[in-house]
Amino acid sequence: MALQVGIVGLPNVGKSTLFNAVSNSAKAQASNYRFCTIEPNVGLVDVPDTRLDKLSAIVQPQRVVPTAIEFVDIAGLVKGASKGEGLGNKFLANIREVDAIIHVVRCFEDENILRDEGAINPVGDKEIIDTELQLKDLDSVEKKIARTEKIAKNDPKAKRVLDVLLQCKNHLEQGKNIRGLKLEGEDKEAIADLFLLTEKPVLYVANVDEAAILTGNKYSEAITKVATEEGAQVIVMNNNIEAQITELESPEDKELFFSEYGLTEPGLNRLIRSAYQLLDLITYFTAGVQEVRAWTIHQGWKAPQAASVIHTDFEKGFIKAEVIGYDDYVTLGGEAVAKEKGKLRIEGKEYVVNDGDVMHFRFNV
Ligand SMILES: Nc1ncnc2c1ncn2[C@@H]1O[C@H](COP(=O)(O)OP(=O)(O)OP(=O)(O)O)[C@@H](O)[C@H]1O
Ligand SMILES: [Mg+2]
Repeated sequence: MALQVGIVGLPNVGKSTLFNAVSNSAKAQASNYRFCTIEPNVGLVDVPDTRLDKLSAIVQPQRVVPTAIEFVDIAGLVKGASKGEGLGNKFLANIREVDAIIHVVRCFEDENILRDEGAINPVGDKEIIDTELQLKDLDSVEKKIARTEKIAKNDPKAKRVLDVLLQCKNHLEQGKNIRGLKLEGEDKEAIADLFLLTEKPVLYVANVDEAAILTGNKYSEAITKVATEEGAQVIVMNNNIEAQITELESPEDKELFFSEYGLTEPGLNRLIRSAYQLLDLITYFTAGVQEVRAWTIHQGWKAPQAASVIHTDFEKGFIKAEVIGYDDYVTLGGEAVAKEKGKLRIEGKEYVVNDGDVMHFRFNV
């Protein structure tokens, strides 16, 4: 299953517009009234990767298949959502299911577009959302504390879990997000079953108006300052224009359109690549005359696990992998020369796949 990124934010900040911009299949309703979105829209999004073009130019395959991640357009959150306000709990449940969060903040001024919270204030908006997610997490953490306290008296393992939970509670009560704790190993395990909302990795989209596409504006600067302090990335873009670019059919028209705004590529490409990094994902390739294809795996996966995304049989019957590094493949102009120059390696079960590896799996079933 593809990894999921959820788009969250206050009502009317441009979430559905962003979803329409990234999604080449499904179309979400985007309009100027709050709670326009109720059911989440889900769309599969190709991950742009210029390496695929380079490999295809060498191999000349019948088809080229990029890798994809899933975007989910979630309804607008409002103050009090954690207590069921607005469309409340349902949305929080939608967020619980995603692997990472794209948080859209409004950085465009347009008095025609309704706004509940008065003057444009992306930092304040971020705080509203953060608070709701933190309250919900606090709820989950406190429930687990209640369940754990008793057992922790005679069970050192449960005691350790309890300690982590208390640390989380304390952190949340200070208005901080769990991701800031950077829990690892057993500590991370201790809360894994809670799928805490503020633990999920996040990146911000500063949705600016036309004039600020290249330069940003005072709003995007303000949110960038706050996000950077938290170690999060901010992508400055105009969701409306991105959605218009997506509407265009031909690549030439697209290029003409975004270059008119002084952009060298759609903001979406930056966004999708960042989301991919946020999820700690890497790509490996398979390259044959029938198909050149990109595959998504997690950083650190070994060869058999990497093979499993193609087919589970590949993992079960894994014998070995033939691997050519991307740079070798491209500089030497393909498999044949790479082999001749000794750049094709035979790797076993313990091989940790590198980003860009061109792989061929040997297996039996
Ligand atoms: N950068 C922008 N500049 C000007 N208008 C914009 C921009 N981005 C989005 N809009 C407009 O803002 C309105 C709200 O957008 P959208 O429906 O995407 O919001 P939403 O966050 O999905 O709202 P909801 O929470 O109600 O689902 C739309 O009319 C859209 O065209
Ligand atoms: Mg919407």
